[in-house]
Amino acid sequence: MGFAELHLHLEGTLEPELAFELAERNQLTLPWRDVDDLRSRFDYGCLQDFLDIYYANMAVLRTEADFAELTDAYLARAARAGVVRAEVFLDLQAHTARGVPAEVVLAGVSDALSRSEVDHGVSSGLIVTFLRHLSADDAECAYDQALATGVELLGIGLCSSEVGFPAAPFAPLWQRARADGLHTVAHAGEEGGPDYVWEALRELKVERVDHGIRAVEDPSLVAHLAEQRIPLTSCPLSNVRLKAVPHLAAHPLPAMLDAGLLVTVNSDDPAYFGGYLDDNLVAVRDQFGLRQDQLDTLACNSIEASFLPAAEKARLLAVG
Ligand SMILES: Nc1ncnc2[nH]cnc12
Ligand SMILES: [Zn+2]
Repeated sequence: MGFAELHLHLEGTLEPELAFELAERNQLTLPWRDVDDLRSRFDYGCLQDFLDIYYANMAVLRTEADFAELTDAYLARAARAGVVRAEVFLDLQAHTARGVPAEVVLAGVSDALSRSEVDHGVSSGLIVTFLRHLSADDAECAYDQALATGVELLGIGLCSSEVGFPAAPFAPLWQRARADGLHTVAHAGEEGGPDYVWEALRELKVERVDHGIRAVEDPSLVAHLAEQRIPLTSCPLSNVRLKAVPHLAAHPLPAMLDAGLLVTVNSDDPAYFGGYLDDNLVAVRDQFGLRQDQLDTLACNSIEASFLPAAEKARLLAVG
C-alpha cells in the first residue's frame, strides 16, 4: 500500500544543490561557502538552530518558477518513496515578509500541485502554516492574502518555535478557517510538553497534531488521543536531528503504536534531516525491528489520518 505524507514543509525540501542553483539564478548570495559548507551545519542543538538556517535559505525562493520547481522536485522524490497522497505545508509568511507576494508563492506551488496526480501519481493538498513566533494578527493578514489569491487550500496549520509561544491567541483564526470549510492542524508536543498538545486540542480544536511525541508523557492525554482517534504525525529523523529525542532508539514510535494511537511517519524537512519518507520508514524498521504488519498499520494509519474524502480512503485501503 502507498503512504500519505501528512507532515512535510515544502521549504524543508530545499536541497543544498537547488538552494545554490536558485541563488545564482536570482543573483543572491547565501551565507555559506558552498553545498558542503551548508551541509556541515546540519547538526542542530535544538529546533531554533535549525529554523535559523531554514529561514535564511528561503531567501533564494523569489519567483513563481522557483516555487513550482521546489514543489515539483519534492513530488517526484515523494513518488519514489511510495507516497500516493501528500498534504504539504507552506510557510507563506516567511515569503511575504521578504517581499515576495502571496500570489507569486501560491501560483508556483499550486501550479506544481495541480499536476501532481498526472505527473507523479501523487494526489495532493495544500496546508498554509502560520508561524507561531509571529502575532495572530500577522497570521490573520496572511490568511486574508492567501484567500484573496483564489488558490484552493486544504487547511491551515501552526509551526515554527514552540516553547514560549502559546497557541491560544490563534484560536479565532482556527475557528474562522473551520467556518470556511478548511481542515485544521498544529505542531504541538515536539519540544513542548503534553500541555502544548492539550492546548492545540482545546483552544484550536485541531483535527491532527503534528509531532505530538511528548503526548506519551501524559497517560490521560494518550487515552484521549486513542479514544478520539486523533492522528499524530510523527517525524522520527527530524526528532533525532533536532534533539527532541537523544537517539532513534529512544523515539516513542513503538510505544505510540502499542498504545493504539493513530500515529503516522513523515519526513518534516527532509533536505535538512537526512531523509525522505522512505528513509524514515527504513530507519524505524531497522531500529525497532518493525514487522510487516506494523509497517502496514503505519501505511493504513496515514491514509486514515489524511483529509481525503471517505470514499477515496476506502479505495486506497482496499487496494492494500
Ligand atoms: N520541525 C518543525 N517544527 C516546527 N516548525 C517547523 N517548521 C519547519 N519544520 C518545523
Ligand atoms: Zn514540522
